[in-house]
Amino acid sequence: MKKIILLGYMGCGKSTIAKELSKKLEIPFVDLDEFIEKKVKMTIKSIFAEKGEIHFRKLEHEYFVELLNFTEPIIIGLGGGTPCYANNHELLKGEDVFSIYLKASIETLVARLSLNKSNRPLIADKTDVEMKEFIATHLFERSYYYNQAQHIVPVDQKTIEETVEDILAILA
Ligand SMILES: Nc1ncnc2c1ncn2[C@@H]1O[C@H](COP(=O)(O)OP(=O)(O)OP(=O)(O)O)[C@@H](O)[C@H]1O
Ligand SMILES: O=C(O)C1=C[C@@H](O)[C@@H](O)[C@H](O)C1
Ligand SMILES: [Mg+2]
Repeated sequence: MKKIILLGYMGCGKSTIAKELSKKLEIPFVDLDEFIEKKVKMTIKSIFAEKGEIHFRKLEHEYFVELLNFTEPIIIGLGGGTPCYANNHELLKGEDVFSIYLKASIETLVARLSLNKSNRPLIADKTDVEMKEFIATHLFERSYYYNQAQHIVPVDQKTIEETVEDILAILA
C-alpha cells in the first residue's frame, strides 16, 4: 500500500479528513505538525517564536522525509506550508505515494480559520479583514506547489464524510 499524503492550506481540513480516512482504511495517521512537536518537544508556535520560521522549515523537511521512509503504510497530513519549501513538492510525485490536495476557496478558509487561529502563528494576530487579504495572496503564491499533488479534491460545501468518500474513490 502506498503512503497517502494530504496537503493544502491551513484550515482546508487535512487533520480532520485524515483522522476519518484513517478510521475507514485502518491505516495510522501521522500529522506532520504533531510529529515535529513530539520530536523537538516544542509547540509549532514556540518553534516559530523562539527559533524562527527558517529553522521550522528545516525541521519540517527533515521529518517529512523521515515519515516517507517509514516502511509501513501511513496517512501523512502535511503542514499547510510543507509543499512550498525545501523542494518538498518534488516528494509529492513519488511512485510510492498518493498525494492529494484538499482544495478550499478563500471564503471557506477564512470562515474556518477565523474560528481558530491562535495556534496558527502565521495568522494568529490578524483581524478577519487582514486575514482574508493575507490568505488570498498566500494561496495565490502557494497554489503552484499545491497543484503538484497527484490528485486534487475540492472541499468547499462538502461534509467531512463527502470529502472522505471522494478520496476513497481516488484510492479504489
Ligand atoms: N467539511 C469539513 N471538512 C473538514 N474540516 C471542516 C469541515 N467543516 C468544518 N471543518 C473544520 O475546519 C477546521 C480546520 O480543519 P483542520 O484543522 O483539519 O485543518 P488543517 O488543514 O489540518 O489545518 P492546519 O494546516 O492549520 O493544521 C476544523 O476546526 C474542522 O473541524
Ligand atoms: O501554512 C503554514 O505555513 C503553516 C501551517 C501549519 O500547519 C504549521 O505547519 C505552521 O503553522 C505553518
Ligand atoms: Mg492540521
